[in-house]
Amino acid sequence: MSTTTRTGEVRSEAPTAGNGEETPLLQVSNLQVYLPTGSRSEVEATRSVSLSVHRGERVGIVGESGSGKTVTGRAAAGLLPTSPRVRVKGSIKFAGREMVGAPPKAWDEVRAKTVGMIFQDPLTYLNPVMKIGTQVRESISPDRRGHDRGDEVLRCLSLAGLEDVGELAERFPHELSGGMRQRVLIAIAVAKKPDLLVADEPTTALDATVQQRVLQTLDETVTELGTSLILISHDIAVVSGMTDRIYVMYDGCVVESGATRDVLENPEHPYTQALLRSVRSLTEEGMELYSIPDSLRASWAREEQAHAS
Ligand SMILES: Nc1ncnc2c1ncn2[C@@H]1O[C@H](COP(=O)(O)OP(=O)(O)OP(=O)(O)O)[C@@H](O)[C@H]1O
Repeated sequence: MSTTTRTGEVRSEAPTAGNGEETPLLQVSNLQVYLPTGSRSEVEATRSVSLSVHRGERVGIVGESGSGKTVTGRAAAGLLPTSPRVRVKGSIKFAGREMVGAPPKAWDEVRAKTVGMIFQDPLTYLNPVMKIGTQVRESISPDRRGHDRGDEVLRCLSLAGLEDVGELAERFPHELSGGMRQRVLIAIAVAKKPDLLVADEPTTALDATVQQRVLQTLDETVTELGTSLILISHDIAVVSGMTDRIYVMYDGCVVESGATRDVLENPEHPYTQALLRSVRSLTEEGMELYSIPDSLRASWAREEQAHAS
């Protein structure tokens, strides 16, 4: 699979400690994740993913359903399924520290302090029998625990764009709307003041108006905290306005990456070009994003083969 990179990527290729350049906060190299699909079978969910995120940087991952976006985000957040049959190859480094093959305690530390994740479906991740305030409180960064944690809970809820936070903290997830629940997930994720936030389709389940507002809140929250962001979406429009750089995934691989604007204004890989063409035509028709037709896939495969031989 050919990969297109350009100037926006240069920062991510070179930096290593000691050469005068900043070490990326997250550096993923040649990541391969194999997930069990039956008693003897497995799927290669990502085949070769390399990406980097610097401190304070916002990075988007786009691609069609099944291209490996979620698995990449979960691997980076240390949240892959825990089965011993899950196999991970390649490298995932946080601030230069190798996590592939690291003991579970090392991942516990990263999950507790360094990385927070926001998921598509808040009801799956919120505890239905625990008050909102308690769930935010449990996530507060250990170094803030000496402070008034009640105040900190309310501050996090406000930061996530919620109102009447004192009363809200006493409520349970089922008493809130979808948009409010998604904001609660943002509050929980930022309560530990992570260096990196991974937001996986954070607004896909919401209607368009609420989606806009929640994205704006995410944008403001990340800016205020100086947190790095990986924003995963099948929707290029969502990613385009919020990220500095973008990675386009197809079939478990990154096929193109670079500064978001460059990639979207001047896509070089045929898959990115098709993705953008479809977005444009469907947007004109007022429709949602699509899946790439099989005929196009076959023609790319032929192009790839011709290119390789
Ligand atoms: N828990 C799992 N067990 C087995 N296979 C999985 C699991 N999660 C994902 N996969 C497979 O891994 C591949 C990548 O899936 P992934 O969810 O990362 O794609 P995606 O690009 O995020 O898609 P979507 O936009 O639909 O979420 C797919 O083939 C998928 O079927």
